[in-house]
Amino acid sequence: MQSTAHKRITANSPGTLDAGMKHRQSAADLKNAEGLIARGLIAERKVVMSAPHAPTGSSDSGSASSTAARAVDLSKVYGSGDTVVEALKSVSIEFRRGQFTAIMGPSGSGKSTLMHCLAGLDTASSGRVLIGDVDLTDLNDKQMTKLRRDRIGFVFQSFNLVPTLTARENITLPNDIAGRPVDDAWFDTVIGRLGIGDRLDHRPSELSGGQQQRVACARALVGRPEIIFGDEPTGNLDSRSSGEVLAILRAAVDEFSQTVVIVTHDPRAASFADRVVFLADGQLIQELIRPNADEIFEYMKNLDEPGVAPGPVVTSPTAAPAAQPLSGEQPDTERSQSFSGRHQAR
Ligand SMILES: Nc1ncnc2c1ncn2[C@@H]1O[C@H](COP(=O)(O)OP(=O)(O)OP(=O)(O)O)[C@@H](O)[C@H]1O
Repeated sequence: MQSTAHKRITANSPGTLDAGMKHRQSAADLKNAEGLIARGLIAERKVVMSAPHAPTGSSDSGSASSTAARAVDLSKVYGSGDTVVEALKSVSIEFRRGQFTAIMGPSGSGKSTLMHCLAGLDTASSGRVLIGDVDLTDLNDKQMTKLRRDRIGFVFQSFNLVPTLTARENITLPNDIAGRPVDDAWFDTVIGRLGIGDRLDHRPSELSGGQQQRVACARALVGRPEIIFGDEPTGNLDSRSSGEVLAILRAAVDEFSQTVVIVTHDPRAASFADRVVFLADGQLIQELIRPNADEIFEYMKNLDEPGVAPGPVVTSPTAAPAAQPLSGEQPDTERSQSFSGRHQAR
C-alpha cells in the first residue's frame, strides 16, 4: 500500500497542504471547507439551527456514560396550519456505546428527521437530544459546531465532499480543522479496506459515485469520532462497495468501540447492525436484535400488511410500557420486541 504520510491543513497555514497538491488552498477555501464541516457536511436538507440557548457549561468527556446518544420525548413538527407535518411524535430511544443500530421504516416515517435531530443537524420541536451527557438543546451554535466536529462523523448519500480538495485532503479535513493528528496506521487500514488507496490524489469530480461515497465513509472513520451517523450510507453503491462500507462500519464498532447509527431501506445493510429499530408514522414501533436479512425482510413485509398498527409510543427510555406484539404473532422477546424502551446490550 502506498505511503499515507500527512501534513496537517490549518487555517493558519493554508499553503501547507499535502506535498504534491496541485491546487494550493486559499484561506477562503479553508474557511469554506470549515463552513461545510460546521454545517454538518450536509447539503440535502436545510439545517435549522436553534436560537442560541444559554450554555450550561456542561461538558462530557464522552467516556462516563454507556449511552452514546439518546432522544427523550423527541417531537418534530414541520410547517404549520394546513401544512403541518408531525415527523416525530414523542420518540425516546437510546444508542449504547459500541453498538451498531439501523433505523428502518416506510418512506416518510421520520427516519432521517430522527437521525438529523440526533446528530445536531436539525432541532427538536420539543423533547431532548443528548450526545453522551451533553444536551444539544443547551448548546449555542458555536458549541454545537464544535461538538459535531469533535465527536460525530457523518456519512450521507450525497457525499458532501469539498470539490477543491483531493480525496486524501477530504478524508483528513475534520482532523486538520480540529488540529488533531491523523493516525496513519488507522488511515491506511481504512483506505485499504475501502479500496481507495490509488484514488487519494484525485479530486471528487475525478471519482465515481461509489468512490466518492467511500471517501466520505473514510472521512467519517479516520478521525475515530465517538458516534457515526449514516443516512443511507450505501444508497448509491453497488453491492460490493456497499459490503465494504458496511464491513468497515462493523469493524469500527467491533475493533474501535465506536457507535454507528444508520438509516437504511436495505435489509442486507441493516443485517450488519446489532439492533434494527423500526419507525412508522413518526413513532418507534419495533426493534429486532441481531436479525438476519431474511428476518428483517419478513418484518418489513408485515409492516405493509393492512391492519398492522404502530406499536406503543415510547415515553421514556427508563419508563417502559408493556411490549405489544405488532401482529398476532408472539414475538421472540430475546431478539424481537415491540418498542418498549427495553434496549438490549449486545
Ligand atoms: N423540511 C421539511 N419540511 C416539511 N416537511 C418535512 C421536512 N423534512 C421532512 N418532512 C416531512 O417529515 C416526514 C418525515 O420525513 P423524513 O425525511 O424524516 O422521513 P424518512 O423516513 O427519512 O423518509 P425517506 O425514507 O423517504 O427518506 C415526511 O412526511 C416528510 O415529508
